[in-house]
Amino acid sequence: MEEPVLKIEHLNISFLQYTNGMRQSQLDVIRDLDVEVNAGEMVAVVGSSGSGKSLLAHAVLGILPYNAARGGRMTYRGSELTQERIEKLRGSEIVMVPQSLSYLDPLVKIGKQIRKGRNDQKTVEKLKNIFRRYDLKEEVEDLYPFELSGGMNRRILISTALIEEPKLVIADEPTPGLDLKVAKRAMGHFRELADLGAGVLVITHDLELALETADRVVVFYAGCTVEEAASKDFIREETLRHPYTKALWRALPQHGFQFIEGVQPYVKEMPEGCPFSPRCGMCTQECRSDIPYRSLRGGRVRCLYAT
Ligand SMILES: Nc1ncnc2c1ncn2[C@@H]1O[C@H](COP(=O)(O)OP(=O)(O)OP(=O)(O)O)[C@@H](O)[C@H]1O
Ligand code: NI
Repeated sequence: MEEPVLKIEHLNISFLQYTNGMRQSQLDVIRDLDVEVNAGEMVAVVGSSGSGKSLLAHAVLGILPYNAARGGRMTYRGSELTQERIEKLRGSEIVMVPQSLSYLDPLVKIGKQIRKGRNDQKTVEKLKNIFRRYDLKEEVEDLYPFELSGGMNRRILISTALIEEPKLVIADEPTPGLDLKVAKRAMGHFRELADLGAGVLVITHDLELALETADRVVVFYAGCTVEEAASKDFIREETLRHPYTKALWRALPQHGFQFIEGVQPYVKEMPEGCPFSPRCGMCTQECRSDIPYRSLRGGRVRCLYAT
């Protein structure tokens, strides 16, 4: 079988922080993440705010902040993704659609920014096509980011990735501020990139939107991967594995918006063992130990009691 485009095993990320002047403390923000993306596949990563989704994207792109330490293994097409290698591939083979609009250069005109300074016929044609797809007028090329609305700038960020012929696309919350129609179209374009053979990892809050286009869904909770499921597993609650994923399912509009009590634990107040245990109805003493991430019914789950 072909090697996965991206394979992440036991990723952990911590930050060194100085508190009370000189005292140093370590914040273990990501504790154990596993994600795999194959060529031709679109994988969605879902999780609530602060679960570590953007840090995952930044780790892959080699742009973690200086006070971050990373452990675990990341491989790209079969060999280790080192900082040196990512710097070579970033922007061409591996592209990111960042979460923040601040990644746009305020001093460079939109057209030049998307074409990355290239002026060859192919790039110019491609840009025209992309603009047509996103209802962006040709004049926009000559404008600066501050002259556009947030939604338009969001489409510019997506265009910057689409103009390449990437083998791996990491899109971090690509759709906020876009109306549903444009958001769906953007997800459709990521789907197309996957159908053309790229591996696509889309990070999103929007499980509903993800389920329409992605092949697989990976669920993060408090810095751990708790489940990996096929999108079709979300048709019924019984085919899902982890209690948190089931809770997400019940919170979907079509299942009556049933939200569970409580919030995701803060890094400094992480419970021993399973991070979901304080909110889980099935929790026992056993859940206070390290819970392995195991294969189950074609997916994976980090729960002792999932069957
Ligand atoms: N430079 C940093 N120093 C310390 N902690 C950080 C730093 N950057 C991020 N964090 C913490 O890491 C955690 C995960 O952040 P991350 O941005 O990856 O979350 P996220 O899942 O992308 O959230 P959102 O959905 O809001 O974008 C958060 O609790 C955040 O406070
Ligand atoms: Ni984020």
